[in-house]
Amino acid sequence: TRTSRPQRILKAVQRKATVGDPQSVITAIDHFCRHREWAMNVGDEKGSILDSVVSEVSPVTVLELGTYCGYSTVRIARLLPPGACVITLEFNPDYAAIARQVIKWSGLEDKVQLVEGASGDWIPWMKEHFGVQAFDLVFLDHWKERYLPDTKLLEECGLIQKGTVLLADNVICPGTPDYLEYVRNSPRYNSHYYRSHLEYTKAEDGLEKSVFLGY
Ligand SMILES: O=C(NC/C=C/[C@H]1O[C@@H](n2cnc3cncnc32)[C@H](O)[C@@H]1O)c1cc([N+](=O)[O-])cc(O)c1O
Ligand SMILES: [Mg+2]
Repeated sequence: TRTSRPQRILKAVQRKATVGDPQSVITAIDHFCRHREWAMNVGDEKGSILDSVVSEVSPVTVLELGTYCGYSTVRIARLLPPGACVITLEFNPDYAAIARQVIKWSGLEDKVQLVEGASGDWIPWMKEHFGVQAFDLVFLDHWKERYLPDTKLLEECGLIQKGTVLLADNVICPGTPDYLEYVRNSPRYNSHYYRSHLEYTKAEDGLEKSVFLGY
């Protein structure tokens, strides 16, 4: 049978990127997705905004929801100082297997903890299993109807504390209306919309950054 798109993305990385060079991995995926096959990576334009938020927050512990091929995992991990790490959740075993290889090719495996499983199942175990007190940054890029329930679950589990930054992809396209309404109307979040474009296209999309103000 034909290879899968994630397998073709990994092949593009192995052909075009240099082992141990995260930027070359990012460039290889963006080139493949812009000129060969579109894929739902956050991409270079929104990726630059992601980079600026990671640099601004300089997080010690990051949670990423929805690894897919590991493109944004590599973007985030490459900016983390020694001792900081990103825990990324992915429930599709095929995608997780590809992402592990992409992360390994970039040489960032020491800064990444890829957990195979569903966010709803794993979030309640984060403190116990990973010794996480609270996340400094959460990047939401998984199923769009999971953004709100998982945010509420993170709050209930005490994994979002004063100063935690939530950064959500696709708040316009495909759109996350219930999540957006929640963070924009809640007195406990300070929200800002970074207008951009859907990866590799001219359609509007953007990232929503929401800072938790505490209870
Ligand atoms: O649908 C989109 N993203 C969904 C991403 C889903 C990814 O997160 C995982 N996942 C899902 N719930 C999970 C729960 N727990 C763990 N992994 C999970 C899925 O196995 C997949 O790897 C999307 C779509 C477009 N688009 O233009 O159509 C553009 C984008 O940027 C997108 O992010
Ligand atoms: Mg996305």
